[in-house]
Amino acid sequence: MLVRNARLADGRVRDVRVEGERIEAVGAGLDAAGEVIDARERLLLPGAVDAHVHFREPGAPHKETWRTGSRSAAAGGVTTVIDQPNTDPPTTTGAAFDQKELCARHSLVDYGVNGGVTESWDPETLFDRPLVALGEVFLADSTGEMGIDGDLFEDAVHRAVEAGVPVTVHAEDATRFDDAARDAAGDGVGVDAHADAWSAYRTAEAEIAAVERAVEVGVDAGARLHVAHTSTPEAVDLVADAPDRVTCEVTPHHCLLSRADLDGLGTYGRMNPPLRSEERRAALYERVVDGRVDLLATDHAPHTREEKEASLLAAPSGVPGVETLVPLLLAETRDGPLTVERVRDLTAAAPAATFGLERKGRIEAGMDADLALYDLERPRPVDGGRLHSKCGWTPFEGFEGVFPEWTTVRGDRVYDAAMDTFGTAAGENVG
Ligand SMILES: NC(=O)N[C@@H](CC(=O)O)C(=O)O
Ligand SMILES: [Zn+2]
Ligand SMILES: [Zn+2]
Repeated sequence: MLVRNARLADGRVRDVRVEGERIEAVGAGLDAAGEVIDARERLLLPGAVDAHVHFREPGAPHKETWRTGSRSAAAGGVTTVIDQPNTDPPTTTGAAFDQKELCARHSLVDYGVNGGVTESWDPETLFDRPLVALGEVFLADSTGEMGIDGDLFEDAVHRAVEAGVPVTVHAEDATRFDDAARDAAGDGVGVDAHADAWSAYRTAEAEIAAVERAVEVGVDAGARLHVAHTSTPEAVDLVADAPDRVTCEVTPHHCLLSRADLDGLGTYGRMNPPLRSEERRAALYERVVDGRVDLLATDHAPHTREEKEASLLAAPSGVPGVETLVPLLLAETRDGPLTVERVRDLTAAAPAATFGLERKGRIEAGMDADLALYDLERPRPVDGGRLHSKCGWTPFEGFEGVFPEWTTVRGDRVYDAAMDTFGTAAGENVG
């Protein structure tokens, strides 16, 4: 296959020749080999690597399955996902890992599976499996109630270092939550809930203190430590000031939404860590733009509308996002401060490098032919009803998005926007 006249993120127009599953050559005026696709100078990006998704199988297929989650990924230009361990059973033993891998074989995109830590985990059998990372390791309870104490965290970090595996940490310190603020939530349901109470409850200080401590533990142990979903500029700065082997990710929702949006979102805007003040949101986004943030990841955490239609305290935490990651950020390049090259690096090259996925994240000879084509001149409003996650809603309803025309995984067309159709190829484990 030859993709002719593709505009790369740096502005050059080039041909990309694919041989089997790999990119074989990138150049000008390349000879065709088989099928020719004219990109008409539209933007060709490397398939995105979303290092933080919750695809819910095994345990909660009513929220999402590997099939629906991976379709949502493909339709958003994401060609590799890394799944987190708070499923049922939690991915804390070799046997649980194997069970998740069987589910993941229904994925349309490539995938990695992480291992988790609880009091009853089994490091022996777990580290025997091809984990991409240990994590997310929960320092406070979130969906799945896998919060652990500081001693177990230190032990887990040391074991991960011995096994040569990075650690991804969900860093919040529950002793610094403001329980009285949570209890002031009142009894509104769904969009009518007083969701700002969630942000007042899970304080910025709780994240900052936990990140500070986790970085200390990671640095002392010589670990490759990755901080999940940092939501405060202070936490990003702690990571940026640490050695290079400490990295962090930021979600699109913490860049584009703040406490000011919670009036409209209600429980649909409840997630951990929570949305922050408009001031902190702006300072966080600034750090995404200037490079202090290592990578973007979505924390795609689907829950059904029925589950979200509850009081603030009863509704589950989490928002979907895998399909809107690249589209929202590309729309931001049209009139915002981000460049297309920065979006490419934050969504593809950086996560691939951080998690050691050597054939992912770049359009270069020898890399996997994971590609997505975009027309920057044709943004459209995000519509929850047209997205492909099983949950059927989005916190970004009405935001502008630049969605892909098509997506390939290792040379196979997995999504075609013209007909809104998906391929049948099978994703592979990248671990
Ligand atoms: N972010 C969330 O609010 N929820 C996540 C878990 C997590 O990442 O903490 C989920 O699995 O639902
Ligand atoms: Zn988390
Ligand atoms: Zn998560």
